[in-house]
Amino acid sequence: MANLRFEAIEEAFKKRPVEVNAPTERPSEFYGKFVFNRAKMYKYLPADIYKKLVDVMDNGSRLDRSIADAVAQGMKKWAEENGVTHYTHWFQPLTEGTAEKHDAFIEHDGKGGMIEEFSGKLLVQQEPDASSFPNGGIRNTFEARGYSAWDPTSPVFIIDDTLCIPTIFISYTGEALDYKAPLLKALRAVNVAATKVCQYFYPEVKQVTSNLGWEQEYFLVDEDLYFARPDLMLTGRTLMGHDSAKNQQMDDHYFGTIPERVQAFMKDLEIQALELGIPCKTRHNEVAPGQFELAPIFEECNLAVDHNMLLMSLMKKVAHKHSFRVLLHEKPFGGINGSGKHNNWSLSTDTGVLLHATGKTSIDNLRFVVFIVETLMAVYKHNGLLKASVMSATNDHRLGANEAPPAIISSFLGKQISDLLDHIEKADKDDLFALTGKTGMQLDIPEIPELFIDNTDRNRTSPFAFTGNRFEFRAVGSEANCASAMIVLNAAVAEALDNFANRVNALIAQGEEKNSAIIDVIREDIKACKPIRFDGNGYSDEWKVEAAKRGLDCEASCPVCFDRYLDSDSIKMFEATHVLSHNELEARNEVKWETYTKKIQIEARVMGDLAMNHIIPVATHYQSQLAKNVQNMMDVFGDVEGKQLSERNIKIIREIAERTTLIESGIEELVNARKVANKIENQRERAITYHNTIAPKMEKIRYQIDKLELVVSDELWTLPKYRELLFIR
Ligand SMILES: NC(=O)CC[C@H](N)C(=O)O
Repeated sequence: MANLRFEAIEEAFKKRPVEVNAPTERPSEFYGKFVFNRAKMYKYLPADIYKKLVDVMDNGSRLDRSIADAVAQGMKKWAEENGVTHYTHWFQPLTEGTAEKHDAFIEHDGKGGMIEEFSGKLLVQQEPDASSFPNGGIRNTFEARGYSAWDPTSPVFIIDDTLCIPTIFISYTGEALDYKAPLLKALRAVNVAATKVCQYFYPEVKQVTSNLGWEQEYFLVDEDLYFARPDLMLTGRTLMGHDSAKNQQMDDHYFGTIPERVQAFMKDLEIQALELGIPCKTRHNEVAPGQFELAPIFEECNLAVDHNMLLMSLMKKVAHKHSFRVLLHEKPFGGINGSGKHNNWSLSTDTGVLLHATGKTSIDNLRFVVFIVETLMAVYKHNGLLKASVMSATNDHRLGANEAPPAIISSFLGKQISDLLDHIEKADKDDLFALTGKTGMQLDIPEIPELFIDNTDRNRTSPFAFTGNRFEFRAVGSEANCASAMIVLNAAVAEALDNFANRVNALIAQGEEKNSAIIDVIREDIKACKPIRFDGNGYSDEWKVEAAKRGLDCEASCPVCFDRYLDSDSIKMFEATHVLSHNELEARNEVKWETYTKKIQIEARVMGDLAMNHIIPVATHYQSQLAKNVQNMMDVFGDVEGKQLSERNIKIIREIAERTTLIESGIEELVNARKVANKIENQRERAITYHNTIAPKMEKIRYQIDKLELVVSDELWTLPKYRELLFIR
């Protein structure tokens, strides 16, 4: 019998790095080649149109429909010069991926021929017949239309022969059916609130931008081996597989020499990403064998999210060219590191101040403290919601082990900042101020160094770590759309800042001096948000007990975590910031629960197939070989001695019988549990049932299969093993 596993291994061994022809220009020259960026807008648009469009992009002013036609003409001209024949609205439905439907530029010319046309109307808005996108019941089938509308703040780009136009995606009745629409609203909310707070310190500030620098971790697996693993193909992770004897124990992969085939892939990917305007900066081997990372320079949050979505699809395409498959699943392999997408988040002003960085003056430092503390307030108040924003059936496997943060949100500040906050909290208020001549009140806080020593050694078990001038939200999963976390974080910080400003203003209205009012409120908040601060080991059992005592959200069940979206505090926050309505939140939760169920459902089905079609047949085949051998031994040596000499084989025969019986009965239970769960109408209840009754059964089956892998002859085993998946490249 041909064994696909060995054929795949043989093919994989033959592979050599694919040659990548780098452009002759410098990266700075081909950067953004396929992006309709400002330089191209300037070149292809009439001057007045360019000015109006830049105003929309920079100042969020309303898009004047009358300029759309001229913009479309300019875009089309540029696109055609690059061989483009089609265009598409490119959006981010609630599927974790992107969606596109290509249309050719052609139209009838009225004389029996064709002309190439692209009107402003088509650029600005379309009505995709998108009834098959997750909508949580917002859109009934008889009202299947959705609208996609151009987001001028994210530039259009070319992929192949297609002009891609980033858009939001909303229902006929105006509810968001995507990630971008609420993200833009959250960014607006934080801009307004943070600008207001900034003006206490710097009256000239007009705008605050939210920035995001994501770090994308991923695995690469040889494509032939991948195709021999139906579980990887269908679920993105290995549902079974015994540990490789050597995996990451030696710490020899992290930052090690990049394997040649991988290096070629990275080079190719980076060139294409740079051409699409994604500012790739860092690449390296990650901790697990077969695991790597790519990180760009931070960008404005909305653009960074689009770039991450674009990069993830580009990775898949480029990997295929190099005969790899990229695994974006958060935990493709048990027992070794999973993949995160650490979100480095910061706020900065139009005057160039990073709001979570210290400065030179005492005013800078007061501003620094305010933004740190109000961020902590947001994270504290909405810690359960923030967790819900990164939770998924897939990330569930990653959180809480192997350098991924636990499923309890807390914030690591490091000793210096912690000491600073403690000092401000405890000091006599009068001590905090020293009247110094004309400069008025001066804040006497200990000098804040520009470089934070203890933050260079990052706490990897902290979900939300301060890293010197920004926060790193480490719990975000590798396959997630960053927008999910960024919507919650920005909206929550907007709420906290608003709240802060209202209290400060109330004190000022009572006649208190501004800085004194700020200090009063900040001292109150330092006390209030204390429970979220934790610099210790997030994996320890003591922390779980302590976190519960502090009232932090310790819920570990993914579908139950989604409930936090519908807490009254969350609804209030989303409505006050105009980010999502109650109706939208309910619909989105329906989608989350349904997605959760489907993922586990697919996994359970794949596991059933593999167990029945691969594992049990192979194990029993081996068992028969052994039985035959025992029989032969008895023929040669007689029953008694023959049996004695076959002791080991008999033991294995018995073990195989026991384990296969358990696997079979386990699968039967799994099928029955699914039948029960599938009858439940309520999406939430069904997801919880899948979590409680189906997922644990799969773990038990896996245990038996992995044990069988150890005893069954390697020659017969059909599924590529961990050592092959992780080390052949
Ligand atoms: N080196 C690292 O930062 C490891 C991070 C880890 N892969 C995670 O899941 O988040």
